[in-house]
Amino acid sequence: MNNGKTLFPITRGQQKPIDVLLLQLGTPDEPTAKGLRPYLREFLSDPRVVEVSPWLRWLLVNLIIVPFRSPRSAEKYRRIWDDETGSPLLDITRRQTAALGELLGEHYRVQFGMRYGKPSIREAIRNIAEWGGQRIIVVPMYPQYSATTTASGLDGLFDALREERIVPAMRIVQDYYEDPAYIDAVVWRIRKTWEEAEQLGQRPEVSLLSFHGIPHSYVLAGDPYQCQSTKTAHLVARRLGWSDEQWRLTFQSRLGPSEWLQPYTDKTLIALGEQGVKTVLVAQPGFTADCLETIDEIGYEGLEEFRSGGGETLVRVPCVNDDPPFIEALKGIVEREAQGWL
Ligand SMILES: C=CC1=C(C)c2cc3[nH]c(cc4nc(cc5[nH]c(cc1n2)c(C)c5CCC(=O)O)C(CCC(=O)O)=C4C)c(C)c3C=C
Ligand SMILES: [Fe+2]
Ligand SMILES: [Fe+2]
Repeated sequence: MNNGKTLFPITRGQQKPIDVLLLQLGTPDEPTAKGLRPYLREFLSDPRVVEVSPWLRWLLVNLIIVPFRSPRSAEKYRRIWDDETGSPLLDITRRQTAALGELLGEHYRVQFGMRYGKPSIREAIRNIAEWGGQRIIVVPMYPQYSATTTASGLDGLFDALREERIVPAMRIVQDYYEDPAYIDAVVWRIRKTWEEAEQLGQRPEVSLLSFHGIPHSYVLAGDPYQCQSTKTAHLVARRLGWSDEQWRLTFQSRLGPSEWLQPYTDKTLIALGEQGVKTVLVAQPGFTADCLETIDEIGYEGLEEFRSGGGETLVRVPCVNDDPPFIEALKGIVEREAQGWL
């Protein structure tokens, strides 16, 4: 518990700007096994992420995943790491935060906190408390709700708030998978990438809308993520005028031996190559920022998989990142939550 050294100026009528807190997943400090170990340990020790008994999770994480996955993941992170800006997820989250702050203006103060790694949600909450913030709008950077991401981020937030004497008023955005402005932002980026590809003489024959997977059992237990991803995908495809034959909904990033949401992105890419498709487009509307799972898993590994089946060109659509339409969408979401507060 904070010892009360921080004084909170509770002066009604003279309130501080509203704090907007973006919750993002987080990324390792450095692309080395040493950087990956604490990150993976924190991530995969989260009971929302690996839903098994605590002792089995401890064994899996400490005896299998951390020792064997850390060096392999580090190698992948090295491929996407920028010498100056580091991890793309961190760099893009910083840019989104700055752009949203600028667009929202003087009545708001925007920052972000990472569920795993740095800067943590706890640092953000401490910062708000020291500043005397009294009202927070929490925006998980996950358009589709999943217990593995949204609820886990909120666990991190509530844990951080336990340390504070004064818990500010709070409004929490739960999801925005069918928000028209978010769909607009995804469609805008796909159209732009499609046009750029056509200028290079590449015409996608099939498009994939690929979402991060979760274990199938989590959906059976009530996680709405699959339903929400399906709805997002259909809204995007309809806006782009794609017929059923022109696109597929797939799920990527499977980890471990259990069944995850299907169809799998990697298997679909191989199969499309085998069916004679030469150019495929892949967009990932479940990710709001480019990261390992987009730049490397699709742009690099996905291309190899597609080629192994006989395909040639994979057009990867960047995530919405700090595209103006996405920052506008976030502004709309925040202002809706702020009703009555300003
Ligand atoms: C059981 C394991 C995992 C579940 C469930 C899971 C769900 C999930 N994850 C994201 C978004 C991201 N995941 C990222 C990386 C990543 N994910 C897992 C495992 C699970 N994710 C691991 C072990 C890792 C680390 C990298 C690796 O070793 O493969 C990232 C990228 C982070 C980065 O630094 O770039 C994102 C973003 C979602 C949206 C989701 C469920 C809906
Ligand atoms: Fe993940
Ligand atoms: Fe991955």
